[in-house]
Amino acid sequence: MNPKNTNTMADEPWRMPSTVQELAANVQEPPSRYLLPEEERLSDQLAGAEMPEAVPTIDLRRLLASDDGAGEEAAKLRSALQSWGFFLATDHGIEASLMDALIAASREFFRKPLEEKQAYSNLIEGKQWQLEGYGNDPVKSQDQILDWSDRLHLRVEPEDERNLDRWPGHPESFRGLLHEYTLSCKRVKDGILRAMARLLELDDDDRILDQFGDKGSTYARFNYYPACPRPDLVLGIRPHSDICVLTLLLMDEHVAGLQVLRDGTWYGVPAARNRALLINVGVSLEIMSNGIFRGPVHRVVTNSEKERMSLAMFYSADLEKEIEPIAELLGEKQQPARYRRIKCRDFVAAHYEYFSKRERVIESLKIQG
Ligand SMILES: O=C(O)CCC(=O)C(=O)O
Ligand SMILES: [Fe+2]
Repeated sequence: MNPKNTNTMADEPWRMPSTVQELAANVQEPPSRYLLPEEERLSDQLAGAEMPEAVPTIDLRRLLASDDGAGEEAAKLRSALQSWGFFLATDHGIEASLMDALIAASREFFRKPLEEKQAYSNLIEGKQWQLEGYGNDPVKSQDQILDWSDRLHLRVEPEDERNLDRWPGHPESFRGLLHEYTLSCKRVKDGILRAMARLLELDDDDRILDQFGDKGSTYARFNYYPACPRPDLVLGIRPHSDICVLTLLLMDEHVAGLQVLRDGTWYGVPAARNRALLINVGVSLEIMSNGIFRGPVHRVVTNSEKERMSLAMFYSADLEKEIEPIAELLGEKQQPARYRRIKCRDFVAAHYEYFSKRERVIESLKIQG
């Protein structure tokens, strides 16, 4: 049945599932709302295949240097983007101690009692869903299959538009660490997007960065996946592509779970040691690059023994800006536009509609022919 298209929840408790962390502490089996359809459950499929090669690894210091090494690293970057759409960035210049401290502080937040975390809830007055805060995805229909994860989702840039009332005040170190991490990640993101502009042979290294407009947004999302008694029946996050331009993902150092789809096969991405960052193309960049770079489809599986945490930094264009293929990449001699133009705000809204139906918004923007 199609629910009313309003977000009033008082008479519709199915819109407000409890946190997965609470469930995990209280149930022997995941409730039916979390169970995947039979055809997606086959355990061998959920297990994920071993990648046929190591995750492509790019030394960022070399990539951004102005000597011969940079050319070699750029060739590796091109091949990584064409084959997988993601790579591991090492030597990125962010202190491992900062990453460790931020992950430890966010773990401490997730361990706090529920009432304390609910003070940062993503439901306004316990009712209306918003992107920022602690909680889950919006539940848009009663038969929507839910994911086995909770999250804390915060807008970190532009700095003057932070909603600090959603930022945990405890542990006390949290806000300062997230601020520091945001500044460090910005440098990494800028460097990578400039290297990508060079790969596309754009006139100006800043051409991709220019596409963000005046008020590009950065969201930090702390994903928390409690151990699940039946990892063969649920997903931590369902298949999706990130909606943003670029994602910098700090994975759990010890617990794997991320899988990437390529040519119809799901491949498991091993946990990354040494605080390497997994860099992933988002579908906004797929549009901007006119399909030269592709946003990979990925998902997260759970396991029965260990909780898992990850921290994603999503870099998105200004909501008022239109996303479209960069003009320089189009032309009669080159390629016709493969994607329709869309306002970023509409793109994000459409993403959540499609995501709840387990579909990809980018498909609706492709120009046929
Ligand atoms: O937890 C992970 O490894 C991936 C998370 C993810 O795909 C996301 O937050 O969009
Ligand atoms: Fe993702």
